[in-house]
Amino acid sequence: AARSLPESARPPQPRQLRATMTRTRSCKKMCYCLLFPADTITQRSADVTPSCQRVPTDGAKMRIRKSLSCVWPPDVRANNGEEARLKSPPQVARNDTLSPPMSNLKFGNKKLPNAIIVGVKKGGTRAVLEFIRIHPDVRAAGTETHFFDRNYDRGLEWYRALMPRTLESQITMEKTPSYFVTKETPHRISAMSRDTKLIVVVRDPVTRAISDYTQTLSKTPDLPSFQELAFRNQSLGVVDMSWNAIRIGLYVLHLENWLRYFPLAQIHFVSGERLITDPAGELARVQDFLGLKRIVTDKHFYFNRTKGFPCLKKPESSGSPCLGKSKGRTHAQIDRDAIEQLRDFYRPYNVRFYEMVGHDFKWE
Ligand SMILES: Nc1ncnc2c1ncn2[C@@H]1O[C@H](COP(=O)(O)OS(=O)(=O)O)[C@@H](OP(=O)(O)O)[C@H]1O
Repeated sequence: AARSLPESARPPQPRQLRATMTRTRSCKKMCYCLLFPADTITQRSADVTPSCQRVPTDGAKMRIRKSLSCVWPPDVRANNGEEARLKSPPQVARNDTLSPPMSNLKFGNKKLPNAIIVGVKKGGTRAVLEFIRIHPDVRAAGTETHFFDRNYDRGLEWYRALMPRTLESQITMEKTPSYFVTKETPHRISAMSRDTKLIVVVRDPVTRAISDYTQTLSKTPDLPSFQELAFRNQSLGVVDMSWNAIRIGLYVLHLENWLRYFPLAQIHFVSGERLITDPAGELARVQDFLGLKRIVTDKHFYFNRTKGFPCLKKPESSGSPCLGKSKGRTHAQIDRDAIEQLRDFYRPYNVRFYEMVGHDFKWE
């Protein structure tokens, strides 16, 4: 009976079904590849593999974006395509309906960042960047660019070239923690764009100083003791404010400099402590601040007991779900008196900082 029907009215035959499914799968693979090229995470190569290149024509953009909305599978949305981004790039199947050939496509443009994590060193800046970049509307430079402090003379085009390609709807981000304490940086960022959104991850300045010292010690084993560096005269309780590990923690002083160029509403403060105890809560506030839909939620995290930190739920194949060994080191042992003296030293600065930002971080 089927033979007597016109071809279009017949139920699909097994071979036709297989062909349709293969085409759909090929289309999906191609789209992941286009949206999440290899440079998103690794920065190892400046661009995607030849089989996944993209073209910056508006026509191509529109075509891909339209097709994405119909093929994006919920399971990949849930992990934001990390799997697709981190696996070796899928092969693009031959598809005669696409013109120009997909092998010539370069997709999206490199934009100057809309949002920058400007500090603070050892506050938890890497965690915030890695957590927010799983959002599908965020793409980020993986390494610290140090443009506004060390590389400013290279010019904005040099800086732009370091950024990942983004769609019109996506936010470009970078993080360089030393910006927060560099005098020239606020002015330079506002010269790039006064609309730049700024994120500062702050942490108890005493713990931050010890973390900073621990990191330096890991690279310089013959470093003087923490106390020797932190105090001009420990018995008199005179702190050496010129030591960087101490100076960085004077948040209120650095913030005053930023407020000469940016309104407070354009600066979002993440609590480094809560980032560990409630990463989803902190990320919800970051997403709100960036005007993003709350897509990164508690479903994306698990608490890794061995590491003692929240880590991302990611497929095994996509690399370590936790940040590297340089995050979460065991801190150098510092005697309690020194810690108490530093708490007394920082207290008035912390109080002024709480007042300025309108939030008590409870570093007591
Ligand atoms: N999820 C998760 N995993 C690992 N580490 C986490 C996490 N969340 C916050 N932190 C804290 O981040 C601290 C390192 O901060 P930064 O990334 O800003 O360091 S750096 O300035 O880029 O070197 C790091 O400091 P240390 O513990 O002193 O190593 C951590 O306390």
